Amino acid sequence: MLPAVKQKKHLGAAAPSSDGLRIVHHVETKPSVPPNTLPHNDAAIPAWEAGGCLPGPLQHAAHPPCPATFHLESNGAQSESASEPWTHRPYCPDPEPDAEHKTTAYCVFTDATFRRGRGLSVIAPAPGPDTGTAATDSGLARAVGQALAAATASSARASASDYSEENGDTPAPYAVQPIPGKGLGLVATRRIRRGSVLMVDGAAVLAGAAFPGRVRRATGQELLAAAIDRLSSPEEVLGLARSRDYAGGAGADAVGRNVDVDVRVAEDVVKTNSFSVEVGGVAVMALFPRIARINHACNPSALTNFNESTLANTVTAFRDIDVGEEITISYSDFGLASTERKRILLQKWGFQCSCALCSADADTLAASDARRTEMRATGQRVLQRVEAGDFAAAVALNGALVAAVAEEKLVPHLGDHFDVMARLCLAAGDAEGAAKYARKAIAELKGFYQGAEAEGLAVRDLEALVTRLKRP
Ligand SMILES: C[S@@+](CC[C@H](N)C(=O)[O-])C[C@H]1O[C@@H](n2cnc3c(N)ncnc32)[C@H](O)[C@@H]1O
Repeated sequence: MLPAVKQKKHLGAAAPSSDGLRIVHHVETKPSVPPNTLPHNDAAIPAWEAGGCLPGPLQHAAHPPCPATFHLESNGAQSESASEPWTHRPYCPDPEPDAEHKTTAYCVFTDATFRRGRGLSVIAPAPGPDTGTAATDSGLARAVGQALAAATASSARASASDYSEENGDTPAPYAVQPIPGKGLGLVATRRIRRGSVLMVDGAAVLAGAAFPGRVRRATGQELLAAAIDRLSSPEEVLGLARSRDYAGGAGADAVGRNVDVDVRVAEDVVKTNSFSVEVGGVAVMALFPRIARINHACNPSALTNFNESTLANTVTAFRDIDVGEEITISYSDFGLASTERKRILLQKWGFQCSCALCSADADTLAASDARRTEMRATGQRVLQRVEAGDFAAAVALNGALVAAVAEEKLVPHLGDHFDVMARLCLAAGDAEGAAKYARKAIAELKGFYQGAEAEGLAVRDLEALVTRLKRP
């Protein structure tokens, strides 16, 4: 199963979390794998149907030229439409008439201009009456198309494909390097300050999370290969980490028409490198080629925020990162104890975690586990006290929780915890405490998630609270 999309914006509501009790202001993404309906095996893969529209350099003379901009009408005809941003004819494999419960026809939609011309492909149900109204992702192509169109109309599109090196601004503060036991990874090449944005990466492939479960595996692989094939540099994606090697390379299993994309590789790189995000309320697997090089750590140094209006994912350092230090993010729920997170990482992402915390000596790991387990239990106890209306006790318990969060260095959550603390103090009649924690929450939240809508709203809310509390 695809892990739950972590893109919460619960403003003003406290909720239990893996590290206790907190309000979630930010939009956090994490790598995910498609459902197990796309298992790894060596089943024979049918050749592609001819008829898709390939990027220029890969086109055969016999193929029709790619129209500039058009979409599929509900009757299946193609027509020009300035409101649709797609630069290629949607690639729609033959429907699957005998696939009993798998009724949705999926297509690949591509905008080759996104990411400064490196392109974006979207796998979504074909528009039209036979697309299965039950499909949870039926509105995906439209939602992404609208985001692209809106971004075109504003300056957001430029930032969606922003990348400091490409803009000729300051060079990126990191380099991709081999990391022992983890393949490649990102290492800081200069000191990165807490709160600074170190990368903005636009999505290269977006696919409805439901899609692998609604098509046969061979069709799913074909769609993924076509999605990657239509990017201007398929190698940028095909060169990402895989779970295994494929002897013989593209040869025997390459899709038809002499296209050098091995469908098994396409499937594997998407499985190994995708994030769970939401676009227009649809759960989506998203591949960001540069962010895909960032390894997991159970006590990471950075986090990601996905912006569905720009289809870009931003990586922010949440503590100072020294030159030579690896830049890491968390693929799993933040704050889990070691046994649980190891199980999740192995089950869902297929690797044994060798991050600094998991490789620490037994005493350090045991102390961390004890703190994390206690934090969770304390969070539950705080909620019970709140439900009982005993806010003074809730404040005392939550104070212990905040101290443990700081000690465990779960820094990105501190702002949320201070926010909860301010509200609990207020409920307990402690205006001074409420103002103190509201100010602490503002300072933390301003340090992270810069520009994130949810953070801005939370800060405004807290600032209003501080102003209100100052009045006599
Ligand atoms: C999204 S990729 C990260 C970049 C990858 N290392 C590369 O070479 O491109 C995920 C893969 O990196 C490796 N990896 C990431 N974090 C790891 C960790 N903490 N311990 C061990 N391997 C890790 C695993 O092989 C995993 O499947």
